[in-house]
Formats: sequence, C-alpha cells, structure tokens
Amino acid sequence: MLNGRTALVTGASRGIGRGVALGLAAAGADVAVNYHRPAEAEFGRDNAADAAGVVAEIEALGRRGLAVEADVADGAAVRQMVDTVVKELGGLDVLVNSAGICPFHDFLTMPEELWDRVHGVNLKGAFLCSQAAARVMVEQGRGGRIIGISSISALVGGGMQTHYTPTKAGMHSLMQSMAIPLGPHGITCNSVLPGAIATDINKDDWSDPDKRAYLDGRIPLGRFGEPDDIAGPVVFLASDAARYVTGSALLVDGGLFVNLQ
Ligand SMILES: NC(=O)C1=CN([C@@H]2O[C@H](COP(=O)(O)OP(=O)(O)OC[C@H]3O[C@@H](n4cnc5c(N)ncnc54)[C@H](OP(=O)(O)O)[C@@H]3O)[C@@H](O)[C@H]2O)C=CC1
Ligand SMILES: C[C@H](O)[C@@H]1OC(=O)[C@H](O)[C@@H]1O
Repeated sequence: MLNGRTALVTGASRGIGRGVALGLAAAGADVAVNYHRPAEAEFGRDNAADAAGVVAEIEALGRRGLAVEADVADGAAVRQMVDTVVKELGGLDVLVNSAGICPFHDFLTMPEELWDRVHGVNLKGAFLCSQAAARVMVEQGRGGRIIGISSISALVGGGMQTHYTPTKAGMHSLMQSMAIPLGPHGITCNSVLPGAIATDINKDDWSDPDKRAYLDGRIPLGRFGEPDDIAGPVVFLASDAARYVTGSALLVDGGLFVNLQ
C-alpha cells in the first residue's frame, strides 16, 4: 500500500512509534526513525541503540531505514531532522507524530515546569514536525500524509493527567486545522486515538494491579492494546485508500471509550 513512499515517525525508538514504523515498512515505505537522546540525568537512557535496532528491523523487511536524533520540542533540531530525511531518503511523504510523554502527576502539586515540558514535547513538538514536513510536501508537489497520535485521552479526563490530556485533545485539533490550508496541496491530516496500549509510558502506572484490573474490565475486546494494533490504522490513513479522509479521528481502543456500563 505504501511502495515508493518515505515516512518519518517521531518517538519511534520504542512503543507505539516503533510499531508504527515497522508497520509502514511492512507496507512498503522507507522509514526514518526519530529518537531523542534525553539528558541522562533526567531519563537515564540513551536510546540511539534502540533506534538503531528499529532501523535494522526495517532493513530486514527489505526497506531503507534511517535513525535521526532530535528533540521534537526544538525547532532547529526538527528542521535539521527533516532536511536529513529528505537528503538521505530522497523525500518525505508521510509524517507520524508519535513522540510523547505522560509523567503522571497530581494536579494541585504540579510544577509549572512539568506542564511546560509535557506541552513542549506532545503539542509544540507535533506542530514543529508537522510544519517542517508540510513545507517539504508542498515543495514536492505530490501531496502527503500527516498523522497525529492523539489519544482516548483527547475525549475523556485523567485525574493524574491534567497536563497531558489537553495535549492529546490539542493534537487532534491541530490535525483538524492543518487539514484546511494543506488540503489544496493534497496533504491529508488525521488523528489516531489509541486506548490503553501497554508500553513504557504506562509501565509504572499499570504496575498497580487494581488500576490494571479496572481498565481490563472495561475493554470489550478483552485485552490491552499492543503497538502493532495501532500500525494498521496508521497504514490505512497513510495510504491511497484514505485519499478522501482528512481532519478525521480514528479511535483505536478495543471499545474502552464506549463501555460505560
Ligand atoms: N500507550 C498508550 O496507552 C497510549 C499512548 N498514546 C500516545 O502514543 C504516543 C507514543 O507513546 P508510547 O509509545 O505509549 O510511549 P513510549 O514512552 O513507549 O514512547 C515514547 C517515545 O517518544 C519519545 N520521546 C519522548 N520525548 C521525546 C522528545 N522530546 N523528542 C523526540 N522523541 C521523544 C521517546 O523516546 P525517549 O523517551 O527514549 O527519549 C519514545 O521513543 C504518545 O504520543 C502518547 O501520548 C496515546 C494513547 C494511549
Ligand atoms: C499514559 C496512559 O496510560 C495512556 O496514554 C494515553 O493517552 C491514555 O491515557 C492511556 O491510558
């Protein structure tokens, strides 16, 4: 479905971004894997090796892969990243904004700096990447696809996520508004809204057996989602099959949202 296309996935060193990157490659795309070398002191990890592993998996699928380091909240780094993708892979047809953080935190004691950091990565990062990618796509003149990984949390609240859920609602709203100026260029902008997907982002939070059991009991399809469950919907939105879909939202949650009782 994506033969001959080139994609960039942000936050693809692990989790949903990695699953989406591999899904796009399996569908025929060459894929750039964005990773972020966070301050060791703060995150205690250098995920360049993780990103290199994802590139190796993409190459094993017979496609070209490229690891590109950038903090999506840094405009200059983002523009450099997009330039590198175009230079190394020959163009850019699909952008998937997956990079995101969700450090659970109490509302009343939340420091302003945490709000700023979460918004910088989750929402400003998506804006910066989308703008840089759209500029290339417009210049290329062959249309394009921009997909934001929003969330079920765009639709409902989270008591420990008052800094986070607005960024997910904002991600969808950003896609809706971008769809307007980019439509004449054949560039579609859509959101995917995952439900409960087992990744690093919620590893600690879901170590609470009561919370895990609560969520588990609300999912009609009977299981938590996996990153691979998000890949298919993203491949659809990135493909020609979705050429008339823009400004839309696709909820991918196993039925979690609709199951009140
Ligand atoms: N898991 C879930 O249940 C759901 C997740 N989502 C969304 O899916 C997206 C991916 O989350 P998920 O895969 O679960 O989380 P993970 O924590 O597994 O992955 C997050 C990815 O984002 C990267 N990242 C973090 N900060 C930055 C940055 N400043 N610049 C570039 N990359 C960065 C991380 O790299 P590193 O940390 O190594 O720097 C990592 O590769 C997020 O936008 C999240 O909001 C939406 C709904 C549900
Ligand atoms: C981090 C959360 O567990 C995860 O991310 C989201 O967007 C939803 O809130 C999921 O529960």
